[in-house]
Formats: sequence, C-alpha cells, structure tokens
Amino acid sequence: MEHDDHGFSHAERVHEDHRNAEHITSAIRHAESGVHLPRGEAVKLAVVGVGNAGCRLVNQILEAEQTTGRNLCNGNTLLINSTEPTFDATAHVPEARRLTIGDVYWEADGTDIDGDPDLAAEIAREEKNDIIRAFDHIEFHEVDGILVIAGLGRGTGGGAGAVVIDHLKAICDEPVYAVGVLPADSEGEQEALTAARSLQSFVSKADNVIAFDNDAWLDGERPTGGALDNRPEDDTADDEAPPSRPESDGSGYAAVNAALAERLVALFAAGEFREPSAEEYRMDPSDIIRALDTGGVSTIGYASFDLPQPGRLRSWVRALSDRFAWIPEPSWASATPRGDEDTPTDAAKINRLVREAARSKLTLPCEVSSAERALVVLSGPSKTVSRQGFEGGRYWLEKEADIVDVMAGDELNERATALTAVVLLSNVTDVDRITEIQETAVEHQQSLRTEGKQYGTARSE
Ligand SMILES: Nc1nc2c(ncn2[C@@H]2O[C@H](COP(=O)(O)OP(=O)(O)OP(=O)(O)O)[C@@H](O)[C@H]2O)c(=O)[nH]1
Repeated sequence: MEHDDHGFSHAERVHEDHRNAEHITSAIRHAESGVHLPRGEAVKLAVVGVGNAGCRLVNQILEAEQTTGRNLCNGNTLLINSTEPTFDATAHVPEARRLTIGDVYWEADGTDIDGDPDLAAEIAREEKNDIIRAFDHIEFHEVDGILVIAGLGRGTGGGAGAVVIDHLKAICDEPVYAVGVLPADSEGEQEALTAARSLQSFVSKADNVIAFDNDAWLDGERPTGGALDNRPEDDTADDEAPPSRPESDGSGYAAVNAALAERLVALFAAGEFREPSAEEYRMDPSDIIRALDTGGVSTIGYASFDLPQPGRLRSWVRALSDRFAWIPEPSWASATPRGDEDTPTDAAKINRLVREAARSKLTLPCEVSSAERALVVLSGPSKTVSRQGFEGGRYWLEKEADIVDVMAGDELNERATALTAVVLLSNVTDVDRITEIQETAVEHQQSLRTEGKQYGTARSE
C-alpha cells in the first residue's frame, strides 16, 4: 500500500484532512460555547456526594486521587446525608464538609427518609439555607464544574440529590454534572420506580448524568454468602426471593466503587500530567466539557495494560545516559524499546486498546453507536504512545462504532507504569437497562394504584 511523506495511506490521508477540518470547527465551537480552559490545564470539579452511595463514592474518589497522584477536585468536596455516614466511608473528607439533613424531622416525630424520595426532596427544600451555607466550603472560582454523586434507588440520593442540583444551579454559573447510580435488579421494584423517577429529574436538571449500573457491575462479582447476597442459596427460588440490599456499611460495594472512582479520576483529571507532547495530539481538557455539552445520559469505558518495567539496573543506566550525553547507553540497557519508535506492534496494540475501552464493561452498558459524541483519552509514557495506533483507534470509533463526533487527545506521563485508554460516550440513547428499569417502574406504579397504595409519603413535585 502506498504511503505519503507522513506515512499515511490514501484512506488515512482523507481521514486526516477531515480531522484537520474538524479541528477548525472544534476551535469555532469552543469559542461559541464559552469553554476557555487553557491548553494543558486539567478540569477541576467540586464533588458533592448525596446519600450513602454518593458519600462513599466521593471518599473513594479522594482515595483514587491519592493512589494515582492525580487531582480532580483540589479538596473541593461536600457530603450531604440524612444519616451520619460511617467514619470509614468518609475518612478522606474533613468533618466540616459533612452536612446532615433531616434531623429536625427525626427529633420531632421519629420520621426517617428511609427510601422516600419525596420526603427527602421536601427536607432538602426546607433546609435550603443550611445546604447553601454548606456550599461555602466549595471554592467555585477554582472549579470548572460541579459533580453531584448519588444512588438513585432510594430517598436521600434520588430525592434530595435532585434538589441539591437545583440549589447549585441557582447560585453558580458552572455546569452541574451528576453521577447517578442505578439500583441492581435484585433490590426490588420500589427501588426501580424511585430510580426511574430520579433519573428523569436528574437528566432534566443536570447538564449531563454519567450513569453507573450496579446490576451490571455487581453481577458475577457478588460474593456468595457475602455482604451482597442476602438471598436464599436456591437459585430456583429467585422469583420469590425478597429484595436484597448490601449491608448498611456498604462493604459489599468496595470493588465497584473503586472501579467507578478509577474511571472518573482517569477521565476528569486527564491533562493533569503535563509532559511535553505534540500540540495537535495533546489532550485538551475543554473537550471533556464539550463532550458533556450534549446533556442526557453518558457512560465511561476503560481499558489498560501494565507495561513491562525495565530492571532497576537498566533504568538506572538509562537515566544516567539520559542525564549525561557523554555516557553511552550499553545495548543490554536498550533491550526494551525507548524513544519515539512507532513499531507496527505498538500501533496495533494502541489501536486495540482504544477498541477494548469502547467495548469494555461500560459504567452503563449500552449500544455504543447510539452515543452522540465520544471522547478518547490515551495516557502513558511517550515511548509507548503510538500516534498512528491512536489515530487508528479513533478512526474505528468514528466508522465502525458509527459515532459522528469523536474527540481525542493523549496525555504523556513518563512515570506511568500502565497504558490507559478512557472513552466517554455522551448522550447514549439505546440502553437496555434503562428500558428495563422504566418497565418495572410502570408495572410497580400500576400495582400500587390497584392496591390503593400511595408512592412515597410526602407530596410529589
Ligand atoms: N455503587 C454503589 N451503589 C450504592 C452504594 N450504596 C448504595 N448504593 C446504591 O444506591 C442506592 C441508594 O442507596 P443509599 O445511598 O444507601 O440510599 P440513600 O440515597 O442514602 O437514601 P436513604 O437510604 O433513603 O436515606 C441503592 O439503591 C443502591 O443501588 C455504594 O456504596 N456504591
């Protein structure tokens, strides 16, 4: 196959020209959308956890920041819950940043939110002043957006979470995104109904909702007889089994929370490492905001592989010869590739990695081609990042996965020990799990009506 001076085949050249034209369009869109993050500046988001799930996940994000050396929120955190979360679940968040709502109700007549989103929403509206005062802990001028995180299947996250988004929108100009956790099927019909309603109100209020499906993520990882499985061992009794919910300390969620936090930090804190990179390939963090501009529901894919590490002696010799040009590098120290080689194997690997990320277990499994926009971020040491492979992966996402608007950028980090691809698919519309939850919700609402029961205890919005 014939290649031009830049090593592109004809098809790749046509694609490259198209891409250059897109860069210009993208610059115009940036100017129009008012997103003006300086290149190389990572996005900073304040993270607000509402309810138990939200509080645990904020804590987990802070832990992921520590282990990865990335910085997503710069300490801008706030927890809002109707019960005091356990210390373990919030250890990384200072006490001053934890607000308890609804205790007046509890003290007056023992009323507890306990799964009731209408009551939770009413409380969050009545305690608006306390919530707004708690927002003082957030340095709004330091952040590019707010991320409200909540489980949608019960009262505090689903009901109060939506009102917290309203309060935030009323006082700040930055976009307010949400992370909404969908309940597992085994939790029951009431949780499905609450989640269906809460998802609808989150989508209408927030600028974008990144969804996480507990059903897909807990499935198969549910420890038998462990905290997540309260059901009888006989699988045939599944239909009659009572709804199961993990233990109240949330220990059964540890693995899925770690996976979600890892993805959120890898995506939003991308651009944090600012090693020199070819300008046209460097990750532009404003693209994250542009990708989320679609509104609707979004999902994240992730793939990574560990890089072979050179032995200690080899890296020491390499470091020496990098530092002092007059010290020649012995051939045995160069046994693993270095520098800017772009071998076909590298290219194929990177291309595969991008595909794997898009085909990986998404935070919300969906039909990838139903996404309106996509953003791919590749992160790793420069010697492992094959530009050709990355372009191939991006090309695949556009053509094979049939997504019209794909943004891409790399983040070179010489200290990384793994090569990572993160894919954000925004405004996905073909999602089986959401359809399933909506169907269960409709059936449950009908059966409640037939039985003459009321949903929730407080007035609805
Ligand atoms: N991934 C994940 N999901 C969770 C976790 N805790 C709860 N959930 C999910 O989130 C939903 C809401 O649960 P909680 O956060 O405990 O409830 P809440 O929002 O505090 O509401 P109330 O219990 O009514 O006060 C549940 O239906 C679960 O699907 C968690 O730590 N991780």
